[in-house]
Amino acid sequence: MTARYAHLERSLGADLFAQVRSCKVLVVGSGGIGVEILKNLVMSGFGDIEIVDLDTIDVSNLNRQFLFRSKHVGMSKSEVAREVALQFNPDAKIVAHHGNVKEERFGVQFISKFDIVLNALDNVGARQHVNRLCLAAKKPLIDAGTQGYLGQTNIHVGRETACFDCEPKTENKRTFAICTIRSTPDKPVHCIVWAKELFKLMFGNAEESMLSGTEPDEDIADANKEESADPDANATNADAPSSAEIKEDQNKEKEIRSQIVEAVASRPSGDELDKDETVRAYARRVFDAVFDHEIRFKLQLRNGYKGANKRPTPLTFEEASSKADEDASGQQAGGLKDQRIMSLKECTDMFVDSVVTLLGPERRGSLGDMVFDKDDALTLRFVTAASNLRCHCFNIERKSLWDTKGIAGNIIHAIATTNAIVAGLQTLEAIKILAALKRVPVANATWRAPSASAEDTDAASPALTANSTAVWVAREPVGRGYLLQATGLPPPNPKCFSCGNALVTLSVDTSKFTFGDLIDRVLKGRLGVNLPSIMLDASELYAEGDGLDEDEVEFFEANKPKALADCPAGGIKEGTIVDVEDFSQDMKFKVLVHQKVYDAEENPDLFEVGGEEPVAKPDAKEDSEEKASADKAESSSDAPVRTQEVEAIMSTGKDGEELVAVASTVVSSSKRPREDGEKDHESEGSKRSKTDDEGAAAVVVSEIDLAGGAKASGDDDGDDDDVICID
Ligand SMILES: Nc1ncnc2c1ncn2[C@@H]1O[C@H](COP(=O)(O)OP(=O)(O)OP(=O)(O)O)[C@@H](O)[C@H]1O
Ligand SMILES: [Zn+2]
Repeated sequence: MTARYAHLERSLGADLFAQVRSCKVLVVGSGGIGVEILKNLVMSGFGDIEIVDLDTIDVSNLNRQFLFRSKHVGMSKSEVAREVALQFNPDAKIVAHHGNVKEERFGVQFISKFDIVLNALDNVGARQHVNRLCLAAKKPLIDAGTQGYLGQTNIHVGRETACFDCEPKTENKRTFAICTIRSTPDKPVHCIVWAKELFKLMFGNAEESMLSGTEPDEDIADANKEESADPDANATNADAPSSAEIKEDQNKEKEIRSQIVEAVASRPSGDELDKDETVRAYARRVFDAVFDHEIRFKLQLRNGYKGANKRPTPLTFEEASSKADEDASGQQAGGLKDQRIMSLKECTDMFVDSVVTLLGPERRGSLGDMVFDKDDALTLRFVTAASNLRCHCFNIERKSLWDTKGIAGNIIHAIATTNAIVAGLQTLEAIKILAALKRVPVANATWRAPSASAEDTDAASPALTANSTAVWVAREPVGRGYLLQATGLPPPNPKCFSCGNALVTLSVDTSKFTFGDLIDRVLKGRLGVNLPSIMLDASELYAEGDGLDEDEVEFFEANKPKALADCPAGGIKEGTIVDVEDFSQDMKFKVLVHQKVYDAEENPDLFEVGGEEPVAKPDAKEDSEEKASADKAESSSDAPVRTQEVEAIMSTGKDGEELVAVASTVVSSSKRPREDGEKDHESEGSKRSKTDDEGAAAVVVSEIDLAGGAKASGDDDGDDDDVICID
């Protein structure tokens, strides 16, 4: 044994250390948590590691993803992480994969070759996917997520402990009425959401932008409602507008909306796009339409901006361009460039310049398909400039690029220390699991690995996780005054459709909800299915993936716009059971559909998964077995939580300093006290809250879900496609 490893061997004991050297570990994700894990693994002697990441290095990663330097910007995260980690320990064998873990090549067969899998991902969809691969391959998964100062690690082992899906991941949302966004903003976030909609209108899928419609806003429409509901009151109130006047206002409102849409549509095309002056004139036309004309015009309407706290002020291009020196108020002396509040002139220049670049030769190819991405500096500049200009009009404080990025991407900025803590904990858990898996004794530990037996070591057994802990990283000391709280691992949830083989109930209005929505919003968006096949009785209604012929694809695509009830094979209605299978996740389950009509205001999703009533599974035998195991599991979950002396793992104190530092803070465990109704690490801002005006229309902004550790919008990048507009 080389001197490099002497301390590790003394700490872990020769047998366990030999296992550490030879076991195969997969790390999924090479971002904030992943690079920390990789460093910990190589420093702890792990000798056979593979790492998967789909992304390339962005400048914004450099502040915390310490393996990366500015020279690496644009390069593959997994490959650079490998290269730099090898400098810490050239003995390690590291294989880097640049790709999406959902790709076929990383399927169950790939996962099967590893002893342990560590998740270091930032979105629920990918974490669900890896969870299912690990369930299928019977491999222990050590998962983690952080949200600012808060963090959590969790261990999922086969069907012996709760899997990642056992606790349903709810989408945490903030809801804004559409009229708040379009007419009566009073917070920066309202203007930022509006600016993202303007971006969509100008460069993305315009039809999906809430600014594309020409219908009048709530304030105008409401006046109409009030008037028609109480004609007598109107007759006696001389100031009340007549229905003819209201109609007139509504038409004017429509007119100004059309003008905005027209201004946006007046985009130069062909050779015109290469003329700087022409493109700048276009940017100015849009500027005039949205920051000046709309406001000026609407102020003249009887009910224009009636609901606004303060009446807005139109902003002319000349005025904005001349205000270079004002508003340094928010500027912190010596602050970073991106963290200062820009002047109106800077915002105006940034607005025009970003339009020019977005229509420039490099970007114009994706016109109509562009999507705002908080990590794309150009789209962020557009949204920051536009939202600040609107903030000015509505007397709302402006925000820096940095703050706008946080609000627009619904992110809580990551903290390197929290990432380092959870990565340290994951590494410790990997060692504990390994000891149990390989049934090797651990030197100096107060806990013991299970003794060897003739049992199949591949099958998960309760003993495998007897010493494992889920750990919560808190911001303030909790329990006995520690920042880390360890708990035992919960048993599987018998109602989990991933590991419990349970029936999923879906309540939905089958006469309106489309089959395409079932695929995209329910199966992929909510349940994390990767490549769904859908069967109704013996008919295949849908499938994805390779090997489909043209006729099949045509038939499947033709089903998508149909309402569920109108689907082939008798339709999907109350009581229908649909079979869903995902070969890429080696998972199948049944969905029982219930007919239910939702009010968009109360449930903007227009569907619910789960349901109050427990639904019996079709197979009665399996059902009773499941119940018996659930009862058993439930009773064990009531047992007092074990005390975990995690620091004992490295009690000689001669191993990696960082691991010891982490271990020494995890002293004992008790069940983390939860307040009524509290979700795992749900942050204040992530609780669903309705704004003051609970109008018929709503905008829903998905937020970060720490239990999921990521933005819960369901898309893989997890960021930006998260504003849902509901009329
Ligand atoms: N499906 C996936 N397959 C492979 N890697 C993934 C997948 N989804 C996410 N990742 C990777 O997981 C990592 C998560 O790291 P992190 O949370 O630090 O995010 P980031 O993208 O690096 O930073 P930020 O989102 O804050 O800009 C990222 O490097 C991301 O590319
Ligand atoms: Zn489960």
